[in-house]
Amino acid sequence: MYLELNQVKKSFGSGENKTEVLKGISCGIKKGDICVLLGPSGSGKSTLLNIIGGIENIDSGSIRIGDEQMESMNEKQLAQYRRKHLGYVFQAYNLIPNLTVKENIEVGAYLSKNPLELDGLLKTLGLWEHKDKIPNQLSGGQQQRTAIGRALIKNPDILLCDEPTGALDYQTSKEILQLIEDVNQKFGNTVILVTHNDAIQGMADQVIKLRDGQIRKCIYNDKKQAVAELEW
Ligand SMILES: Nc1ncnc2c1ncn2[C@@H]1O[C@H](COP(=O)(O)OP(=O)(O)OP(=O)(O)O)[C@@H](O)[C@H]1O
Repeated sequence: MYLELNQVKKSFGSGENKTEVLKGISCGIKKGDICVLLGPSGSGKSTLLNIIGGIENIDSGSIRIGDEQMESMNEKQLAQYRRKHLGYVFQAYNLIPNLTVKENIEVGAYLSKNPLELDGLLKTLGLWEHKDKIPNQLSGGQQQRTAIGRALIKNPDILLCDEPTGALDYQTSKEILQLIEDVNQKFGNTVILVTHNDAIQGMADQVIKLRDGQIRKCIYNDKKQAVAELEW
């Protein structure tokens, strides 16, 4: 396994207000796989993603990525880990409003040792003809493509996507999922995708279902569907 979590626990608050959000999560994710994380609201999906993303600390347990142990990293090492391994795509695209599409994506290449070539990426993303527009001149789908481009340009080992289609209509959601499938095949990034949408699990190599901070099911898909076949 490329990414391995062992008995990961996390709570928020203290004393009477303490809530245990992750109650001992153990799972592994293979390099290059698409892993879909499903579960009801409040089950801990985003918290788990933020932990893998090095944004939240854990209370106990361990996380290994490649041959590095995350829980023993200090702030500086964590920052390096994020820079080296991770691309993050949020539901709210978080683009910089006064920068063009091209510039927003370039921001993601900052400090990367082996960034992807920008023009080629703009074409893969279907953004070539929009590259000089600023975010408020774009549709939601184009903004999300830009956000994915910003996460991808540094060619991260792991692409973390938190509800990347949550704010998009059916057709645009499918285009974005198609793009995620294409880049996974083209660049071999490991993808971890959080969603409420059950249908999206069809495109996954691995599906992890959370409930109340625990893994309810972990399934490997032997009949993985192409995004084009997904319907909801
Ligand atoms: N920083 C925080 N401080 C306190 N509680 C938090 C914090 N972050 C998350 N929580 C709580 O942890 C629980 C799990 O939240 P999380 O966002 O991980 O769930 P989720 O499965 O991603 O939900 P959703 O699908 O609604 O986004 C929730 O009850 C939430 O209120």
